Amino acid sequence: MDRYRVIREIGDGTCGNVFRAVNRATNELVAIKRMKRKFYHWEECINLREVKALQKLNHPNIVELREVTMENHELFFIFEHMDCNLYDLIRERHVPFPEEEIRKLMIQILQGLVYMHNNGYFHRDLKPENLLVTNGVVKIADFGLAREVCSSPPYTDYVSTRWYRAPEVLLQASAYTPSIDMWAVGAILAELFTLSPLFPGENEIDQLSKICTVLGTPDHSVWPEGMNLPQSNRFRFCQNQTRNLWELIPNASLEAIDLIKQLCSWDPQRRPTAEQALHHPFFNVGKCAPRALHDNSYSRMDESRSYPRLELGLGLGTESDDLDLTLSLKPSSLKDLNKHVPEHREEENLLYPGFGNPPVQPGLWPLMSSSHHPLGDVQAMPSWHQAYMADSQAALPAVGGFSGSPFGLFPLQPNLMESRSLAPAPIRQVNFF
Ligand SMILES: Nc1ncnc2c1ncn2[C@@H]1O[C@H](COP(=O)(O)OP(=O)(O)OP(=O)(O)O)[C@@H](O)[C@H]1O
Repeated sequence: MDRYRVIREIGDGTCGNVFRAVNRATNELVAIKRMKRKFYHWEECINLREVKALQKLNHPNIVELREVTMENHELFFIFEHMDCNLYDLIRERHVPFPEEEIRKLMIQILQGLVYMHNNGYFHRDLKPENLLVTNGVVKIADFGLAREVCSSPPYTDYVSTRWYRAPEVLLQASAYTPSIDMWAVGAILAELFTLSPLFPGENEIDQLSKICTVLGTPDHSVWPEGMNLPQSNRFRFCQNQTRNLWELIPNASLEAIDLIKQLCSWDPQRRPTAEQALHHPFFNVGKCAPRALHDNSYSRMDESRSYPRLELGLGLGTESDDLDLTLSLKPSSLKDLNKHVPEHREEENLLYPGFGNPPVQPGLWPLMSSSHHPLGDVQAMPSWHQAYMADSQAALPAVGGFSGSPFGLFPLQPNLMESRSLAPAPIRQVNFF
């Protein structure tokens, strides 16, 4: 480790302390994570989940592991250095992020997840602290809990920080899927709008109660499998009506609200995959493309719920030339607002360079009603496998073959991967023992 000069400690996590350091030879900034536990055999190190996952995953939205070194029974990971994490950005912020900025952050998080899930891993501990940011570029970090999709259940060990933990994990499902990452993405998306957590549970029971308070009490129609999970018999779901998310997140567009609702579905099978989420109309707001939320699926949603309405007020003052024009946003029907949403604003490229390959086909987005039933004839995702099959076949050109697993697709963005070396991070064994 003499090759690095430590500047200061920048993180103290469960598994390790993270230091900002400089490579003495190249002057390059790096982040060194020193694992808290001791290691006595090199095999233990290279079998760590974090090492195994990061050696395989190479993507612009996943933090790069440069080196693994062991000295005096201490294990060090050398990472590319990032300026801060999303938690710091949220905490320092006094006014909400503009939605455009949120969109740019979310696109990158989802691109990292598409790549990770398609390559057979799910993260299991997504939270703002694990999303590192430098100059607007987001990278997913901390793969200490990452699991291979094809590894066998039961998954009984500790999973994810409570506030971002999916209900099936809280209710102790023995098997779960990458959709637990999608739940966390929904909670993070909401938090980017409000700057405070959507489900800030104080313990596991309170966590489920907080979720009920927002999403309403689940039942068989909303989440059939959930009613049979081990803890669901013992846990008495508090009886809550579904809250109107727009009231909780008033600064979010209808598209953002719809995406949060779908990501935070009780039923994991009804959550969009990362790939499907990238095709959500939220990512087309401000673009010229026709948007699914403008089609007549919208008019089938419950119009009695209150949504913002643009209202043009014409007031006459006491003086004859005292004409008062006001434009205000008021709760109204969704249909009304729809009429006012500009459809032809200047297009801005929201996607990470190189992302544009799969054509975005917003019309294929399966819209769900507030009760999370599929609308019209569009089938909500029946399973991860079918969802991937359906989505891949419908929305994407043939970029590769299926291996029989939903994650057997070739990566979505081959051009992104080509831009970086595919060689795994060097693993260095220092012979101090
Ligand atoms: N590459 C990096 N560049 C800059 N800061 C980093 C980097 N990696 C980690 N950090 C900082 O260190 C913190 C802890 O890192 P990390 O999450 O990897 O440790 P951990 O022990 O696994 O934490 P956790 O308690 O979340 O499991 C991060 O939240 C981040 O602020």
